[in-house]
Amino acid sequence: MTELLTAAQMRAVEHSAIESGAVTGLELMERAGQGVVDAIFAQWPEFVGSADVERGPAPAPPRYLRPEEGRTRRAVVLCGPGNNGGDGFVVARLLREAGWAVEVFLYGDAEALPPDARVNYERWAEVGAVQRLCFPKPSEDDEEKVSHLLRGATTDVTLCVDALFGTGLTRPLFGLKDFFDACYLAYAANLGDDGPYVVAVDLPSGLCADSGRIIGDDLGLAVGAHLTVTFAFAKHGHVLSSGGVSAARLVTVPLGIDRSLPYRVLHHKRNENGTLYIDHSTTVKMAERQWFEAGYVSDLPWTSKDPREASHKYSHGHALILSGGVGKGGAARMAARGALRIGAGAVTVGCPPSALIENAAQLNAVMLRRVPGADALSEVLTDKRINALCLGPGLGTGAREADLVRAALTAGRGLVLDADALTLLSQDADLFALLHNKCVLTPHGGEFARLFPGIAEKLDAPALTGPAYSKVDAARAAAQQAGCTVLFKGPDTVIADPSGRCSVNAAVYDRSAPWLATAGAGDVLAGFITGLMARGFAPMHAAEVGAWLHVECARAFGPGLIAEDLPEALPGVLRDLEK
Ligand SMILES: NC(=O)C1=CN([C@@H]2O[C@H](COP(=O)(O)OP(=O)(O)OC[C@H]3O[C@@H](n4cnc5c(N)ncnc54)[C@H](O)[C@@H]3O)[C@@H](O)[C@H]2O)[C@@H](O)CC1
Ligand SMILES: [K+]
Repeated sequence: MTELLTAAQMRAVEHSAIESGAVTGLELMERAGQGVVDAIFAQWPEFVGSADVERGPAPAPPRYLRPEEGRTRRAVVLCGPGNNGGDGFVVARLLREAGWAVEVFLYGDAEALPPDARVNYERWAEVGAVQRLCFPKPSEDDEEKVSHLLRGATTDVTLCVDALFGTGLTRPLFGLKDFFDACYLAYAANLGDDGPYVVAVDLPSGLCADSGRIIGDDLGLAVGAHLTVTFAFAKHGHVLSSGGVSAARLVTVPLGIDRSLPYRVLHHKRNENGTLYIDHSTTVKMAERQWFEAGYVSDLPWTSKDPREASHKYSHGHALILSGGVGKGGAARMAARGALRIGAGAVTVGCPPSALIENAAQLNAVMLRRVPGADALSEVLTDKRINALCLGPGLGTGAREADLVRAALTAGRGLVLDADALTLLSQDADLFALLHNKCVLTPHGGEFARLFPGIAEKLDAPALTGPAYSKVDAARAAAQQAGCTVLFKGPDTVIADPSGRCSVNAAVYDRSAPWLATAGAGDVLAGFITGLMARGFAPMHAAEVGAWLHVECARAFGPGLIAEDLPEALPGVLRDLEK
């Protein structure tokens, strides 16, 4: 699990590190610039050894500083008016020391640069020129000059470093549209050897660090970088919304800030009276492999070596998945298989009598019950061993199904509500009011908008200023409104509970699995979560682990995946985790 920060949290971490006397702002900026240069050379080893034709190598340089081949590579560094620009001046200086020919542009007023950025501007100015771009509105000439440098075939620039704006962007960028278009084209076309690589310092400029949305997204700006290098912690905006597709790769370089320090800063805040209080709601986590390595393995059901725990199938819970009528049972059957594979001791599909034969023909390890309506469901639920339910996949949206959802909600058990059940909830305020803290809602964007129209409207409104309203904000508000866990799907799946706890299961960068967008994948996810709840996982934890494993299964299978493959990929994923 990786901690994701907001821009304000990152500033607090930085201030606290500086105030503690452990490091100066200038040192942090130097480390940031050095981190960017290191990441560039790690990403493109072929850049290693560019010759410094004018100056010769520095004394005892690292490997990439040594001259090779006698070639000079060319870089363009675009520096903005704040500390992101300051990082850019450091990168420019270090690239020059590594033998690169570097052109530096300043979009801002040198006299108004913040102190550390100003120092690095001056350090650069001692060795190189700075070309000014009209600020705040670049001239047409400026736009043409900058974007020309990026047009692959017509330039010998190898690298474009975007140090215009980072976490401080709060207003739309009205100028430099041509530049952004050129950056995006270079990125999208992956021009490689024919054109410049774009490296974003901290964030691709234009992106809101908190929401991952492009500030002023109605301006038609698109941002893109081959590599983003961020500092100390990834930010929400790196994985949410456009942020997750704004760069091919994200590298986080440590700044040497003690990890214990940020945690104290993160969780302790002062209110207006200056009183210190603990703010748990500031923790946002991104699920990834380290999550399990960091201790969650002991929570997973499959790792138990205790023979008493494995003694009886019902000690591993019993999940009930309700299916729709004849010809509509596929979704529930896939959810049931997911629940069984993920470790529920027993799984039963409940269906209308007319669908019994169809289901019986297709189910083996999964059991089958007649559930004609709500009364029958209440009768089935007198069996207290049934501890988790799933309603929605292929269920239908008629009066019978609304009654089933009501009966399931009043039973007070672990309950995953997906697909048709979400439609029913959005149509009936009384039903919505029955939601309780053992429920998990799993809406995609359309379902979310029907369930939470006011919240969706805020999320869909153009992001005109930063920090913009984010999917994290939306999921948290929805969880509070519903009084239960909400898993808001997407490549940036956000999971929140009413306490404000929030996780992002980001299937982006090297964890992306676009083939997961396939019919029925959501049904399997609902089944995974239900199975985990049957095993005794709390709703939030079940949603987090289920979503994480869902993506891992898709990644393990690869392209060509169909929903049925997901439960079958699970044993391999679990085996790998145990290794
Ligand atoms: N927080 C940290 O620990 C560190 C931060 N560093 C760098 O500092 C950056 C943040 O620096 P700043 O806070 O100075 O912010 P930026 O450099 O991102 O932005 C500079 C300033 O531009 C102004 N601005 C915002 N939107 C604008 C617009 N549309 N047009 C014109 N001006 C606009 C704002 O007043 C903002 O403060 C980070 O992204 C990172 O690159 C690094 O130097 C190392 C350490
Ligand atoms: K940037």
